[in-house]
Amino acid sequence: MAFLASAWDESRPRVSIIVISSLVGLLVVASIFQRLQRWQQLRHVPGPRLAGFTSLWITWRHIRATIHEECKDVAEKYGPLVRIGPNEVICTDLETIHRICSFKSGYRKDNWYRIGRMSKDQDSVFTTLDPELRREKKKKISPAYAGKGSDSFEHGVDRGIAILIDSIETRYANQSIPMDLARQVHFGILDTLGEVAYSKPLGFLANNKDMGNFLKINEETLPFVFILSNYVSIFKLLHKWPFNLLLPRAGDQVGLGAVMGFTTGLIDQRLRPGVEPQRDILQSFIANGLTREELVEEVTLQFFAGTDTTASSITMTLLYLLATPSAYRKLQKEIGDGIAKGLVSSPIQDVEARQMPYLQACIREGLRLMPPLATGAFYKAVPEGGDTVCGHYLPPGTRVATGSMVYAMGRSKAFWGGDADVFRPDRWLEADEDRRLAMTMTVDLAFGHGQFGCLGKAIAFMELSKAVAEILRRYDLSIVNPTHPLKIFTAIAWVSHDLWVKVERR
Ligand code: HEM
Repeated sequence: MAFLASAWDESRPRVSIIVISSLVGLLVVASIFQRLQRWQQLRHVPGPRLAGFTSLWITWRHIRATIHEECKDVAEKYGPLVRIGPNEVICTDLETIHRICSFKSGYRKDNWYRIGRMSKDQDSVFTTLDPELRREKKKKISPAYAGKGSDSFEHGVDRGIAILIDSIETRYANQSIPMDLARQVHFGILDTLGEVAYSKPLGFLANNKDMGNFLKINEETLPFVFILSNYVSIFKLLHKWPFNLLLPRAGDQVGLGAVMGFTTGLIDQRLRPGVEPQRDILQSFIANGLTREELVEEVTLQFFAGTDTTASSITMTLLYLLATPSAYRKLQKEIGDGIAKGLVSSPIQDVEARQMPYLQACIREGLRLMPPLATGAFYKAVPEGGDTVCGHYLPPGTRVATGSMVYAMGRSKAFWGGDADVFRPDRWLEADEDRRLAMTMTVDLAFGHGQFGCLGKAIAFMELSKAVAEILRRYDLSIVNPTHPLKIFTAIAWVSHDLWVKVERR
């Protein structure tokens, strides 16, 4: 018996090795089988071969921050529907995207949107996936974005842009020190959001600094979020201990947490009994029954959705104008003529700005070339029963990107012509009405569309028109460092800084 027992002991390690190796082997075979099955489901959709087998094709392009360029290249090479991942496609056909995003399409937000979730149990409108819950939420928050219950966005935007102009005027105009245009505009847009949403600037321009390192931390975090957005399950982990300690929370001294602390303070102040109601977005949310937790999520969302985006579109439009002196002068002339004829007030009114064809052309041309969220996927999931897209059947659950293709569509030579990469606002004036409508609809995909469309689009256009017009009517800007005009990268949104300019009064 003793002999048998020792023989058993000796063979035990070998048995364990055999069991473990068999299990690993089984897992490898199962994974290969699963990959083959996934590859098989979309094998009829054209695209780079490697992309069909592994999401590393996309991840690598996120690491290099070139996904927008690559999507443009594959769209040119393979046509309007391209497979860019095992379960991911992009579509560059305008009509099809409109259909997918329409209210009755049956498409829904994919799990990808979970990357924007800040708290464990509370969703904002952006991270709510269930269509019924989204409808309920939108009923409560859309009136605020439509300006109902507010005095007018315009007063808030005017106050915010006035602070921006005041900062430029007192700190940089005709001074020897240059101004970081990208940072000034970003500070200005953060303060403008404060004015529009809570009737209070956030103090970025008053202090002329990145309060609580909000922008710095945001810029350092975005590339990680961008890369990890391909692995949404990791974001679920983030809400579990100890990873949740990494998430921003109201009360932090720095970063988004510091801003959340500020806005949570404002929310609590407003919710106190007997406090005089204001006429702004926050008050409208409260009036429509949002709970405190919902308010915190929606308000935090505005910082992601409404500041990097608008600031980058203003900065990029101004940069393109600086690089195109004929367009710069033409826009200044349109503004000057408007002032002389009494058609442009001070500050310029939204209704006046909308009547200025060259200003509007410059803004859309800037959005066309540098859509602010050029590298965000914004996947929508194909509904039950599947769908036929551009002649190819897509099984239910296939992820159709409705964001990563806007850069490709904005620069398509087939649609825009040989000078698609050139900032040429005149193309908008030369186009007939039908053509201009098609151009507008293409560029406006930068805001999403239909049931998924941006709720802040009207505010964004107002901020864009006013900021560009108010700066150009007063100042001549010139780039300080023409060989390296700015530092810029993309990680869902464009992030830019160190755009140094000299500011001279006109
Ligand atoms: C140029 C500026 C802007 C651009 C390009 C932009 C673009 C977008 C895009 C692409 C989406 C997602 C669409 C989708 O899911 O398919 C979105 C959603 C959203 N945006 Fe904007 N945005 C801008 C400015 C703003 C501003 C100023 C605000 C508010 C102050 C705002 C508030 C929102 C909200 C609340 C959502 C979520 C809508 C929903 O999930 O139903 N955005 N935006």
